Amino acid sequence: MSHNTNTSIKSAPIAESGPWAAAGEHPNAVTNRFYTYECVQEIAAFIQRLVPAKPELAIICGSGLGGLADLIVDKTVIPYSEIPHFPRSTVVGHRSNLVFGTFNGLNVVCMQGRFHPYEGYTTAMCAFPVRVMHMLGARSLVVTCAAGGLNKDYSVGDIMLIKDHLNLPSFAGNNPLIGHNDERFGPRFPPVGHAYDRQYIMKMKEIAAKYNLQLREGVYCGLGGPCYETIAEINMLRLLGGDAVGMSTVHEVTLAAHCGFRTLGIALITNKCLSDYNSTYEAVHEDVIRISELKADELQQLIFDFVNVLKNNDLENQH
Ligand SMILES: O=P(O)(O)O[C@@H]1C[C@H](O)[C@@H](CO)O1
Ligand code: HPA
Repeated sequence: MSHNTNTSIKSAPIAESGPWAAAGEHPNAVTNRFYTYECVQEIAAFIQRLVPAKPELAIICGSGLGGLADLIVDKTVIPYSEIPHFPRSTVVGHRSNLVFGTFNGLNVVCMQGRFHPYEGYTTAMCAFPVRVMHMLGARSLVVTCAAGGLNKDYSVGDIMLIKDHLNLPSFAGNNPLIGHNDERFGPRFPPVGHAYDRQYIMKMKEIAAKYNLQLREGVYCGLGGPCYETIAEINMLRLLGGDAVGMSTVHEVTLAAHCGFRTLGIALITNKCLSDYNSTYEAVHEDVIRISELKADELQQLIFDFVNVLKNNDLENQH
């Protein structure tokens, strides 16, 4: 048997066909081959034709928290359906708009509705708009979400600043960065230990103190959903150090850290996590939306005030 020793190993993205394809390719690798740097550029150029002003802050609205976008002034609302290559939000409590304008005097871009893996999107696809918003010019990100309270000291309606996360899908080999890495987005092996900006957390606490509001600070566990957690899973997440659990955020913040955003993560505790086999209580999405809408004004006020910190550049440079 003869071997061809003259073949060169190419570093290009994975082959379209051949043994790799036959063996099955990770869906995120396929997604990332589609959402190339050039594709993100195409989307950004499309948006810039409609909205020339550069956003400085990107905001992602969690379940029932999309009302924040309604407070943006001098708005341009672009439905996701009109943006090339954009997915759609299919979940109750998530609209499907990219909203531009000013919020407390700062140019912002706001995702009024996000994408979740349980809707059938890969984690890479759910998170890629983060790269679009970065390419448009935003360097700060505020990501909000609804979450179940794992920490037994937490109450429904508490606001938790996310200090760190457990990216459970990533443990199972489902990280949004799987596949070819384009260094123009960020490095192959990005550090994520400081994905949630400490200074942003401290500033947000100062802001909350002015309203006599005590914010929680904890670890968010991101799961794939759509099922809420079993009691055994909740017990496991507590043992792992989780304070809140949800079905989003971690893949977005992973891409945000990859491309160099400074991120503030805010989880609204919309329900307690079931931990008693004799209890009849179950988390339901209607309650999640109801509590989010109830607490939306408080959250919006905090983010509104946080914008002053960015406007006044009232921060030391961390990076
Ligand atoms: O988009 P977020 O993370 O705020 O939404 C949470 C997680 C699920 O999508 C849904 C469950 O009720 O709310
Ligand atoms: N579990 C997962 N996701 C959630 C929850 C929860 O209890 N509440 C809101 N989103």
